[in-house]
Amino acid sequence: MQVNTTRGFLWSDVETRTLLNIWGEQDIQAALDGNFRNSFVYRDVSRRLGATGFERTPEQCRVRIKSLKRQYLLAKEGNLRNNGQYHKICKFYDTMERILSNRPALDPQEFIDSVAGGEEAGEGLEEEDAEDAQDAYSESTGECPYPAETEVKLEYPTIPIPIPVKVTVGINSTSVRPHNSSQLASNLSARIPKRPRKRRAHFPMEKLMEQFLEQSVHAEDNFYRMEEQRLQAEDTRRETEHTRELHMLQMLGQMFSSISSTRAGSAAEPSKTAPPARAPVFSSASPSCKQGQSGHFRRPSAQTDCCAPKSQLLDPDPQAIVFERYYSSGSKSHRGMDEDFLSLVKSIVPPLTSKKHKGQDGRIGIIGGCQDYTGAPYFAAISALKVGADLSHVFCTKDAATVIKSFSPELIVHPVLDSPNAVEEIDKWLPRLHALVVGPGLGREDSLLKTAKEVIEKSKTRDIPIIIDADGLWLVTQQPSVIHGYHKGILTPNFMEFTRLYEALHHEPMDISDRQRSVTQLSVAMGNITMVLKGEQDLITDGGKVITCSVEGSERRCGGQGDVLSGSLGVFAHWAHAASAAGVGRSANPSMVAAFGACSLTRQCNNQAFQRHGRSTTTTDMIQEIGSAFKKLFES
Ligand SMILES: NC(=O)C1=CN([C@@H]2O[C@H](COP(=O)(O)OP(=O)(O)OC[C@H]3O[C@@H](n4cnc5c(N)ncnc54)[C@H](OP(=O)(O)O)[C@@H]3O)[C@@H](O)[C@H]2O)[C@@H](O)CC1
Ligand SMILES: Nc1ncnc2c1ncn2[C@@H]1O[C@H](COP(=O)(O)OP(=O)(O)OP(=O)(O)O)[C@@H](O)[C@H]1O
Repeated sequence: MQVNTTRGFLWSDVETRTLLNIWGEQDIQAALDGNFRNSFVYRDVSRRLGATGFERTPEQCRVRIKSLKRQYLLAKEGNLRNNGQYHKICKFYDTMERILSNRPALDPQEFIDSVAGGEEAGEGLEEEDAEDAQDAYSESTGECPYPAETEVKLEYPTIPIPIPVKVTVGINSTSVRPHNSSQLASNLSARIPKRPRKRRAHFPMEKLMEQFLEQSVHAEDNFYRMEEQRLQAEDTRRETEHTRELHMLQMLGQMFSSISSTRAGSAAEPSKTAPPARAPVFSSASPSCKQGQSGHFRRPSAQTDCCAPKSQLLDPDPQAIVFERYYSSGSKSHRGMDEDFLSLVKSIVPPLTSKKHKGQDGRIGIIGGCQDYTGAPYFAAISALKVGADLSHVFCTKDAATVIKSFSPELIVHPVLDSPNAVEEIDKWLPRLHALVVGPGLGREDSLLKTAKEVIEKSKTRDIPIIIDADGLWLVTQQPSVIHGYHKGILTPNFMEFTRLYEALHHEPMDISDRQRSVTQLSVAMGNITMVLKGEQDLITDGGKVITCSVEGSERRCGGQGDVLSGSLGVFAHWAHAASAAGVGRSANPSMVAAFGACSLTRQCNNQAFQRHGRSTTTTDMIQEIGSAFKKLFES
């Protein structure tokens, strides 16, 4: 597993709970209890955590556990159990209590004394168990507890390893010979006479303690917040570097293709259907420009494009040329157009290389999944993974979560959608997500739609591509302003959803005889958002020209095909916007390119699955075709 060490320091509750569950497992506790060298144990903890989708280094896991133990002990020592304050200090008190109650070596009183530096601190045992003994040991010796090259070990030594213990008596500290941890406590308690604890006035002391505990938790929070900021800055730096590298690679690619097409051009007459990358298509106003339409595939700013400076027009990128050819070729067959657009999609697909780390090719979030619908979010999320995203998160209701998890261990499932602080829980993940798909299996319950709406608002402020499908479109029909004019928004209605939305915005029945016109009108009414009207042919527009995807599909109309489309589109949207930010095909609207990619892929999957299974084809069969369909369309 490749570890992303730049991962944020802030642990979400779900992540912490998962960590605690792993840490509390019997074999882990047994391995920690009595072993001084616990680095390999935390390697295993980190590995198990990674398997649930949370990526943390062994050191991060160890530090987190240490901090939780401190909070737990502070809460316990503060005697806050009775007045109910303990949760303020240690949110996971009950879980910690359950786990730690089986670890006799831990003495809260002495731990708290050493933390608080109270008058008894000098006489207490400083290391409460082998784990903390190791911390003290590494601090004193400066030894790194995690030799980076060591393989992850799955078996723990069964014989406890001796622990060198630092004992503090008065102001002098002496090292005693190694003991194993179980002998340690009894030996020490026999050797070190303990002073009777002083009696304290109960009330003010408790109050003081409470204040002190709150302050220390607060200080710790601040520390983690600062760490979070530092790591986020590091993340941003890496991503910028990655984008720059991608840009360089793509520029090189364009240079090579331009060289080869120049060679081909010198050998033969330039073909009209395949002009060289630098053909002077824009050296004078193109026919489409004369008609007031942009040759570029940008959101409709026809006038600005037509009036663009000549230098810009003389230097079009190959994507613009493809769109230009399409717009000016009235007689071109759909097959020919599809091929042109497929080449655009190919240019945004990131190369597979061993230089990337997990997450760089896409972390996609799906908002959906409720008691009635568990298949839809699964189809969308698994499709995103199969297309090439590295991580796929599903944010669903509690009762849907177990079901969705049981469909696939590949998905990261958050049972938060119906929790009272759903927006807050999802918001924690937004900085990590590259695209959001809202709606598959969301249902139409008011509270869930409200949550979806707030998550959309938050995602817009983060400039994340948002795909809205299924019940998400129901929300848009009620409140179009939620996505109106968002340049990275894409709506994917089927005919029914489209009709509803059209009538909500235009207050009149739609003219079904001219779908191209209707889809353009609706896109314009929605602030030129990219719109995909699915059907026998998929119509894609951002309010300017309509492009048609007519890659051969199938005659099967089983439920869930739209979910494959929306999940795939999440990934394509991320790739297209990342490529555009890196300077690839700036003149094309990335959302349109992405939409064309996702529609083609879904239809191709459908076609391949239908060839194999005929009438019995289901969405699961389509998903199995994603790999080979992708290869056929975009990698051949
Ligand atoms: N396995 C799962 O978990 C799946 C869960 N899903 C989830 O279900 C939720 C509700 O989505 P939805 O699409 O069923 O609801 P809605 O928009 O009310 O449509 C209902 C009616 O509209 C009609 N109709 C539909 N298409 C049409 C067309 N092209 N042209 C003409 N008419 C058309 C048709 O009417 P009928 O013919 O039955 O009269 C249809 O019955 C949503 O969350 C979604 O994600 C799905 O993803 C499937 C897999
Ligand atoms: N008549 C058709 N012929 C060929 N392909 C079609 C046809 N209708 C839809 N499709 C394709 O199926 C995919 C899903 O479209 P569909 O209309 O089934 O979505 P949906 O109703 O939203 O799906 P879901 O069942 O997931 O809600 C699209 O990629 C579309 O191209």
